[in-house]
Amino acid sequence: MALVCVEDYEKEAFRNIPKNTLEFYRSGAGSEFSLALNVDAFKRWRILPRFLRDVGGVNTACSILGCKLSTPIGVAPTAMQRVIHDDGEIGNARAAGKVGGIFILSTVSTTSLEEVAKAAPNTSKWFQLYIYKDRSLTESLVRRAENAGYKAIVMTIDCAHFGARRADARYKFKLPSHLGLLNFQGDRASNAKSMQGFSGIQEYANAQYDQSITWADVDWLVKFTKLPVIAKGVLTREDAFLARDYGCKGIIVSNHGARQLDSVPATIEVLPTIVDVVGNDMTIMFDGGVRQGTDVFKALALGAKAVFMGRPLLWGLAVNGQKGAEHVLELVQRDLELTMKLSGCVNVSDITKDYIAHESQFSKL
Ligand SMILES: Cc1cc2nc3c(=O)[nH]c(=O)nc-3n(C[C@H](O)[C@H](O)[C@H](O)COP(=O)(O)O)c2cc1C
Ligand SMILES: CCCCCCC(=O)C(=O)O
Repeated sequence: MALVCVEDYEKEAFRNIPKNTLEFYRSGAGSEFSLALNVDAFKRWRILPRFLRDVGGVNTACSILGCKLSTPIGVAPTAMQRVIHDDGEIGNARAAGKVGGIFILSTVSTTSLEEVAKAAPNTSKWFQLYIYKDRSLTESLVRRAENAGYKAIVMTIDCAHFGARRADARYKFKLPSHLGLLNFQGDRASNAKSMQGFSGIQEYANAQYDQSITWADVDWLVKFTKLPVIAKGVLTREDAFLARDYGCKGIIVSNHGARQLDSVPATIEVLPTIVDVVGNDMTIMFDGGVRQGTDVFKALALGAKAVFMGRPLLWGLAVNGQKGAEHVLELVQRDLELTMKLSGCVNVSDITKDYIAHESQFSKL
């Protein structure tokens, strides 16, 4: 049977990936309330189409923080992609390049940032940064990303401490011994590069990530790097203001794929209020629960300038390596283009809040 949407890829991947690995990649925090909500909340927003417009030349080209792109759809950073398929981070980076979207490489990648840069030179690449207790290690990651041609540093602000993931507690997923966290090389980084000394993901993160980080560290990073800094994990207006005031050029409204604190809102629920207060001051981007072109359209209509997907690319990799990842991105891209045609929007800048209504509006009629 042909795979025609992300849901098909998800079902196929769930059949292919061994249970304990699948549980690490699939799961969210706690009872997984917010995990389901991220997807479900999109259904509460309705698209208001306009007709009799010339939609023959739909075009999704856009420019985000200096990157010229063919699509606002990009790949969110996810850890250890070669566990899913040997094509791993290189496969996903090339897939993003194929559709002309951004690829964000995780700090905890199973391919080094230099190798990814070399293998996908035509992809617009950003580097996601976790702040390690070893600050010189953190500094060297930033300098290496600059030197390798990454165009922004995405500082994840929601992961100083790891969420309570029941799947991790049950299955104690560990990186297989034939793979490594390849951004960490040399003796000084020996603790960070392998999970072998740790009982699982949680223990690794607690031992390595700096749990004392504050906005002062954003201030440090903004001054330390010549690249634009993006804060990933903003869920409130207050933190959006702080990100702006501390010099971030953009934010990603994200709840880390609902893997940190269960019971947080779906990201699409908080997007409008954040855009409302800082949308004119910085570039607002979005991730969480995006599974189809209509979801991308809704996030753009609510003010996001770029929209990232995490798990769908892992399911694409699991099913057919780089080709699967490419197909997942193409399916969502084609669905976005179709949604634009059917709703009367020719360019992404045409997609505004005039094209969207929350279901609560209809109950008032
Ligand atoms: C398996 C997995 C690993 C992740 N690893 C990282 C990571 O290394 N760094 C990070 O900032 N976010 C990480 N995230 C969060 C994603 O960047 C993104 O916020 C989330 O996956 C978006 O939700 P979606 O999976 O519903 O698209 C991870 C998410 C998953 C599912
Ligand atoms: C190598 C251990 C840490 C992986 C962290 C990845 C991550 O952010 C996640 O949500 O999982």
